[in-house]
Amino acid sequence: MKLFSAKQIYKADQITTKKQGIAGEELMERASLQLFNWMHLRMQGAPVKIHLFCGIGNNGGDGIALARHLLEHGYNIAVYVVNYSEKRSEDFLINLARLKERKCWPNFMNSDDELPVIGKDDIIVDGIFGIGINRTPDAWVIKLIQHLNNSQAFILSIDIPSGLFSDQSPKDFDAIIKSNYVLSFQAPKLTFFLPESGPYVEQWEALDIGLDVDYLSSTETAYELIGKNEVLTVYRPREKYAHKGTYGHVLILGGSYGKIGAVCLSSKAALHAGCGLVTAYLPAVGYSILQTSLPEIMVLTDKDEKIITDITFEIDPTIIGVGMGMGTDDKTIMAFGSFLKSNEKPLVLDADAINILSKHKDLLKHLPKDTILTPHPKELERLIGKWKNDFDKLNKVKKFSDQHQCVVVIKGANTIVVQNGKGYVNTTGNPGMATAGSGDVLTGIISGLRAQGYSALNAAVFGVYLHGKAGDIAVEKTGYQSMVATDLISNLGNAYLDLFQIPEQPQPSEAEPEAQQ
Ligand SMILES: NC(=O)C1=CN([C@@H]2O[C@H](COP(=O)(O)OP(=O)(O)OC[C@H]3O[C@@H](n4cnc5c(N)ncnc54)[C@H](O)[C@@H]3O)[C@@H](O)[C@H]2O)[C@@H](O)CC1
Ligand SMILES: [K+]
Repeated sequence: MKLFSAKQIYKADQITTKKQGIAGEELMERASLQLFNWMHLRMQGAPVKIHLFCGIGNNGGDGIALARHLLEHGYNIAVYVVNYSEKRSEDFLINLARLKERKCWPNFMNSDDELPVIGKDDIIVDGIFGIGINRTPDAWVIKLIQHLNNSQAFILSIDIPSGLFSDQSPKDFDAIIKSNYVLSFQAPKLTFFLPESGPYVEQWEALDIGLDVDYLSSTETAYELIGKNEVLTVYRPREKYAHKGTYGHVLILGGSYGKIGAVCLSSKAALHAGCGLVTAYLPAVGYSILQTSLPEIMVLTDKDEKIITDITFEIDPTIIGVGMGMGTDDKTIMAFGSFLKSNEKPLVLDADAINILSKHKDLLKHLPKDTILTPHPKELERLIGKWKNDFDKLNKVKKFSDQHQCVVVIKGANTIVVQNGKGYVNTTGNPGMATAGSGDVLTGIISGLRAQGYSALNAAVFGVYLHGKAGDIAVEKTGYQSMVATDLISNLGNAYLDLFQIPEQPQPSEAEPEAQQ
């Protein structure tokens, strides 16, 4: 699913009204009917108090139009106009007049000495700011936002939590509505999925308001949300006459005394991801451990007992995954450096391979094109330096990936894969996956996919998806706390099977008859 910028949404708005020959307020009517349908389907006329806080722009206009639908269906509402500016939008004014015609007069709020009482079982509709916010709100509006956040009432945000910017980081985190549910028009916003702003969106749903399909489908976006539909288009089916050579040979290179497990996890994950052969290359101490625990995997050892000191081998792997548990001993650094200088195979680099590159940036020029790097936040910081905020981080990663022609996997709650100036935001995974070895499994999966002929970008995007999906399936049995990295490997098969399970049926709210009038 494309993640449009605010500018693109405004453009879509414009094109839609023009092509469909409708006024802006008709689009607002569509949007507010969608909001109403959603609420009405769930509330079924329940007499819960609904407080609607509406700004003076189009987000507020949506709120005022929604208030009218709720009023007409007998809901118990209170409407507040958060009067933070004189510049009221035309469509807001049209809807305000319609509400007044129905004898509903909103409370106009101009300061924080009139904060309304809100019960914890009430519902708040947040229509204060939408994607048009362009500066930090005034102090009294921030106080109101804090008041709403502290009310314990359920907060439903229209389009975006008020105070969040769709394409940049907020400056004042006290000025953001902490939303329980966001009903976002047409598509969610990138900011919903980033570590700093994501916590303000507990759940979200996109409401189709019928924006021009041609524009939406032909417009390139800088970010894309990756779910099952997106990965199904890259999935490569198994061929009947295939043999193990068809699916490539992964070499997993890493490990040190006490960290042989990392290589075991990556190697096993590569195999379960479907590659034909896996060889592990590790210090001599790991030989028996690997041969005993993973009989399907071949083993090559360094002459050193405890660390990697020399990377030379006679085999011809399709792709090499390097760095897990490898350590950063001087001898290992030397070995990795000379390996990079002579290597021509595609690479997936993780952990200490990334740490070494961070300290020896001169080695970056030896990375083959399309190398995949899978840093966690600390490793990323060592590699690209500190960032000011999430958007700054994304821009820095894009620059790094362009400069070194590589794919960067920014690991996090919503892992983002970056290549060629575009970001792919993953939707699978859960907090149970923040556990030892989870990253080693991911590197193994991506290596296993790359060996099977997936492009670097597709291997990274699909690998991240499968890894998260395996976690989502595993957590059903283990719970968050007890999930361990091997549970991810055990559920990789289930993650593959899940790709072909029948998709969920559309929500009945789309066909809700009463509100279509
Ligand atoms: N195609 C779409 O996506 C549609 C968008 N609609 C709604 O329109 C919203 C965008 O509306 P607007 O562009 O009117 O903007 P907003 O309603 O988000 O903001 C209101 C206006 O206040 C001003 N402002 C911004 N920051 C401020 C601040 N900190 N203090 C005081 N004033 C400030 C700006 O002039 C801004 O236009 C969307 O979020 C959505 O809810 C809907 O009406 C339906 C159609
Ligand atoms: K809002």
